[in-house]
Amino acid sequence: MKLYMKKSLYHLKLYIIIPLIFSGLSILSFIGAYRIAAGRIQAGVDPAPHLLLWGGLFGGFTFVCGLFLIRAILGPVEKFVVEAESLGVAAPNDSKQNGPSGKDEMARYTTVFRQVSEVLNRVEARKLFPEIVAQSKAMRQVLSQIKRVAPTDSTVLITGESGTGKELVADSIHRHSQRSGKRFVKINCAAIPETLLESELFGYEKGAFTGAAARKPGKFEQANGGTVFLDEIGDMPLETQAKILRVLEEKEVDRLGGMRPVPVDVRVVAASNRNIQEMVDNNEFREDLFFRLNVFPIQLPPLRERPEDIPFLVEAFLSHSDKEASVSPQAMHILCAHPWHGNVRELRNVVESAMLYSQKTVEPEHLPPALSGSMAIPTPVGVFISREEESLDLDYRLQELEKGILVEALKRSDGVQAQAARLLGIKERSLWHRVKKYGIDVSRMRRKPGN
Ligand SMILES: Nc1ncnc2c1ncn2[C@@H]1O[C@H](COP(=O)(O)OP(=O)(O)OP(=O)(O)O)[C@@H](O)[C@H]1O
Repeated sequence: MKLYMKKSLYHLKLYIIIPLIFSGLSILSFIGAYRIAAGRIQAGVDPAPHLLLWGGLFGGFTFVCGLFLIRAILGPVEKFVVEAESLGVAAPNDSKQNGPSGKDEMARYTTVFRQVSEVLNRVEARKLFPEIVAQSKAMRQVLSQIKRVAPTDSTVLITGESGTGKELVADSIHRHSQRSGKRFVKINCAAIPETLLESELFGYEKGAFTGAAARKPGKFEQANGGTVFLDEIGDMPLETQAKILRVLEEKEVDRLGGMRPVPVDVRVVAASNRNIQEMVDNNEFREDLFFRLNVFPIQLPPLRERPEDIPFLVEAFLSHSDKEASVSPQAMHILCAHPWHGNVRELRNVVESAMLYSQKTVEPEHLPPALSGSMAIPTPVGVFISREEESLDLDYRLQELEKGILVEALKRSDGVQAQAARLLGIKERSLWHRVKKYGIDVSRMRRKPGN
């Protein structure tokens, strides 16, 4: 709030103004009471009845002022909360059923604001990183790490199983950095024979070895001003590791057969699906290079630890297709229950190949037999549980079970959440939270007309 006085501008916060108004009112009532009492005593009259009357009037006036202020402040807040609830951005308010409770009011506002800020967070993430599906908390944490580290020049070490999106993250770090105008040069240390790796990385002079007919700049020189992505760094020979350390420390490369070092300005992002710390302990990876790379570590969780991402990844892969495609709830169920040891890459391949087999809607029979083999067997409640019991992680299994029961109830209720909540014997609000947690697309639970 701004207060204009003469030509100078004063900024006063609301939480200063309100106490000021009320202290002003109490000073006014004190002065009023004093004057009435003094006047009455002077006139030789008992001041008590007048004081009571004026006290009541002042009390009433203060109450009306307070009411007005609170309404002015809380009115828009209440409107916002109701709108957020009715739009489904926040959980529906069930205090209507339980009777209004002032005690719950603040808790309700706090919850709604938290949920809305979560949604805004997701919207911002989708806007900033449209190529990365990150519905789960773990992946959203990864996005905030990217946001934090990208503008700096820090070395980043990305670890995670194969197919979890390490290259995608490395590319995103480059695109959100000040080096984005320059090149992002990738080298897969595992795919290049040991004998060629150094010449690929550092380049060579003409005649450096048989076949070196002309001078060739290496990946570091090619990426000058940009980013070098060292993929599968865990597969780099120890000798080459020492040279990489030198590049990082001295910011120069030695071409093979070269007489003097060439200065380079690159940021290094490395990735590995191996446990580098363990490799250091086994003397398979240089400790000094590990510390130099691990300045900012990013760990990508395997897909089986974030199944809530699966429906959103599937949607993203469907949207890449030219034809209008969808996945039936049963097929989605199977996709969500699979352990995905090949992670996102395997899921993408499965969805893409299923789309080729299906006309429009991907059904269980369009999924590859390997997937159908590990597929789900119905439990008494019709829940699917994978037969490949490699992961016996209790929390994961229980979550899968819970998700299956929720989907079953939603399907039986034709997607009507109030009815599904009744079936499950839980509150609608509680169902809403779980539906959000598991990223269940309720619209897919509705029976299509004619079915
Ligand atoms: N969160 C995600 N959102 C959208 N697509 C993803 C996501 N994670 C991975 N992918 C896709 O999965 C595929 C594999 O990802 P990527 O190549 O980055 O994995 P990787 O961890 O580098 O694999 P590898 O260790 O085998 O090199 C790519 O097509 C990538 O676009």
